[in-house]
Amino acid sequence: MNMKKRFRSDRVLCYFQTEWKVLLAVTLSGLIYNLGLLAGPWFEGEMAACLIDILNGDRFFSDMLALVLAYVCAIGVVQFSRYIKRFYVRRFANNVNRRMKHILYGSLVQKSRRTLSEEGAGNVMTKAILDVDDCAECMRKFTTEIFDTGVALLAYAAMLLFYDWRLALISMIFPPVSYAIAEKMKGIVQRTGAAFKEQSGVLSAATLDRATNAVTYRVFGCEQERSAAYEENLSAYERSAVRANIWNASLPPIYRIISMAALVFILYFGGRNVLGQGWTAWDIAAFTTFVSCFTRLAVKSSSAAKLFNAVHKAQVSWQRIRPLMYAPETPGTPETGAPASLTVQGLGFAYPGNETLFSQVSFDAKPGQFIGVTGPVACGKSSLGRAFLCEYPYEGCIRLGDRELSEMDERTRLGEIGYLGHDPELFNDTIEHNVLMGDKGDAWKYLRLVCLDEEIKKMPEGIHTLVGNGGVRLSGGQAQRLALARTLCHKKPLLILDDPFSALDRNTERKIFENLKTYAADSVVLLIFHRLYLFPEMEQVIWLKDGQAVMGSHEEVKETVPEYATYK
Ligand SMILES: Nc1ncnc2c1ncn2[C@@H]1O[C@H](COP(=O)(O)OP(=O)(O)OP(=O)(O)O)[C@@H](O)[C@H]1O
Repeated sequence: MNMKKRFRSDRVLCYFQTEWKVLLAVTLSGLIYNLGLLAGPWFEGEMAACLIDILNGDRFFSDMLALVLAYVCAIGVVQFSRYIKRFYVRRFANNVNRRMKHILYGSLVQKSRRTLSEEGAGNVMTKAILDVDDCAECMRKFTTEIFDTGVALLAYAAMLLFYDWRLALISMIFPPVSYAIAEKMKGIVQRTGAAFKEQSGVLSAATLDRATNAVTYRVFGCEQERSAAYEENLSAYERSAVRANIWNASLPPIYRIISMAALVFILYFGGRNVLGQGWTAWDIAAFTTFVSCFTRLAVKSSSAAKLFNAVHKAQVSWQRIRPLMYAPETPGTPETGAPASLTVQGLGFAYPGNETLFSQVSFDAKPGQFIGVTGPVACGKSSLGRAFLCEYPYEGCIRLGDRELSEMDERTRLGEIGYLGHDPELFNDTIEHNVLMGDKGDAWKYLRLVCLDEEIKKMPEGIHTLVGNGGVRLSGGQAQRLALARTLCHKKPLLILDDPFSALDRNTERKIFENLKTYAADSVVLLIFHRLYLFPEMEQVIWLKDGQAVMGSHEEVKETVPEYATYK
């Protein structure tokens, strides 16, 4: 079954379909508003004629009052329906924005760590916030302009043709010129927009780095240097923002001036019409109506050109977020696999473009067996653990039961492997939620396994204590054990624990190890470790150094590798 329901870019219209109720409200209020707009020029023409009558008549005050009242009422109705229409258009845009972000976040959380880290936090943040905002804003403008511009433009054009078709044709040459120019300027608007988005991503990453490492920079006295580097990013961001905004903001007035240029002809030929020397005989009301109608048409058509700019800008954003705009089916919790033996044969690994880190690692392990992995710093211990996550291709084979890991689909693999890396990856929620991760169950059981229960009982909020982003409100050892409790709460047939006790004292470490042996009796556990005093209790040991792997029992490796024997 196809796990992903592809979000088709050629079906942006589906948003319009799903928001049909809001759009119905937009249509109704838009129609009233447009009727008001269309009646506007005629009304103004008639008012101009009335004004002349009033100035020549003898009931100046009462007639003037009636005229002003009629004008205020007409404006009131039009503006009220405009307000209602705008309200619903905004609501439509907000709903679309929320849905797009929901889809985008949904697909982001399913990306591998590797993809996310390659993309960079800043770029991900820009996509998730700015790019979605630009797309939703374009849809808002588009919806607004369909009513404000599309309908009105047609009606104004019809009115102009009705009053004097020759003059109407001359005047209407100008607005399309502004569209053509807008289309020509598309390239530069898109280029500067894309550069701005990229710079915005760089600045977000720099801001994140500054906030996360603020203390380190202060302690090492490199605040000034970092501030200067940040200032550089800020200046580059400002420059790209100015460039993008100049093209965005300076073009619409030019489009308007071009559209309005036809007024010169209207004043000349319209004046001749009023004097009875032109193509059609006009009174002053017809002249005012024509001028007013054309002015509105020109304003509206420059709005259409402005809309082109917004569309070009949104196209850039859409290209950036398009790969993320699919709606993954709610995956739920992956089904935990049954206990199974692990067979590793001739395993080798290299990061793309780098030399082989290790090769020819072979061992077998049954459920309940512990494999200790050790070796000098940077020999590839963590990389050996991560090879099981299949983020990068490996050589040889890793079989769990009779299935090759790299051939499993990702969801199945998630149900087979539990991984705890160096970073505890705690999120800003309660201790309980950090353990259960949305599952139901008794978090205390797992906190007891990792010897954290007593400390938590002493906290004023107990298990409901908020741990802060990344667990900043916990000590290093507490954060490490909380992350281990979470891994154990979601136990899998293969558990990879990368240095899970590095921040603990020996006593606690031993207690947890004993608990682990009992609790994980039906899992294969790969324990990456620096200190060796627990290794005699492991079923097998892997010693890594200089790309070579030595495997066997603790005693066997001790005999083969003198350096291993000297490890404490
Ligand atoms: N994502 C990566 N891309 C490229 N090289 C990497 C990557 N991660 C690690 N390395 C390199 O692989 C080598 C082994 O790193 P690894 O983290 O596996 O070592 P380790 O034995 O776990 O180290 P330590 O004992 O310090 O925890 C290092 O030289 C490191 O620079």
